[in-house]
Amino acid sequence: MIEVHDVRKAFGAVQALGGVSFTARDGQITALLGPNGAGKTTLLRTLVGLLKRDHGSILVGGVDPEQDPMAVRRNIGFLTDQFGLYERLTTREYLHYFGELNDMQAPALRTRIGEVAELLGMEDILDRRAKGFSQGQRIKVALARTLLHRPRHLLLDEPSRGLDVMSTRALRTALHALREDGSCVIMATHVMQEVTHLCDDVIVIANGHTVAQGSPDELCRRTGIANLEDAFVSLVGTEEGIA
Ligand SMILES: Nc1ncnc2c1ncn2[C@@H]1O[C@H](COP(=O)(O)OP(=O)(O)OP(=O)(O)O)[C@@H](O)[C@H]1O
Repeated sequence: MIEVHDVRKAFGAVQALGGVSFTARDGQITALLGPNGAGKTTLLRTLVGLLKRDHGSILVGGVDPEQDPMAVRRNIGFLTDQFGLYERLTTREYLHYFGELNDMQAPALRTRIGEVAELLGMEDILDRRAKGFSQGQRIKVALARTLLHRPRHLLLDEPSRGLDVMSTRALRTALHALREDGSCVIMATHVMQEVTHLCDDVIVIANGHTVAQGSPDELCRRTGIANLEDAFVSLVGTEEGIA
């Protein structure tokens, strides 16, 4: 579970987060919805402990990332918009390297690499070097790295961007499996269809503030609007950032 209370973060004069509060539960996929510049990436980076908050509290599985960053990192997988692949390594070598960094032992690591490759439908690129990989192939490798150490908490920053239909379906299947396993998944996205089909809960943020939290149905009911995209526009008061 991830519990966030009144988190604020400024970059100089820019108040990126002005008061964000929510709870993301285990066994659920929680969407993080907000217009461009709303503070989604800043929030995710703060949850992992890559950014220091100015105010408020954060607990990831009961642990404050600022108090015990290593404990939180062992328990969290973060897919950022910077994939950080090593062009000269094959996917298998790359995953092996990150598995070892996470203290995974060789036999278990080999098996796990096979599992994530199957889960994400990426067996064809396991023994290719990353140089020349397409956007979709890059995101799959980054996602495989994120899932490798079976983190209890997963933070995904727009995971489906650049993925083709088959890869999007593979991602959806992977996320369903993680939910079944009891993982706590937070996914920032602009794709309303993805939210409707995949997410149990939605956090809406605008201008660095939480403006609503609830299931897609609850948000529609609360706004009196049948369609989630229109309900979102009504909640944030702008049409910016919708795909
Ligand atoms: N390192 C930084 N220095 C200065 N301002 C920053 C920095 N990082 C983020 N910001 C600002 O904080 C605000 C929130 O940005 P953030 O990237 O968190 O938004 P977002 O919701 O992820 O947007 P998008 O949907 O466009 O990716 C923006 O005004 C952004 O310009």
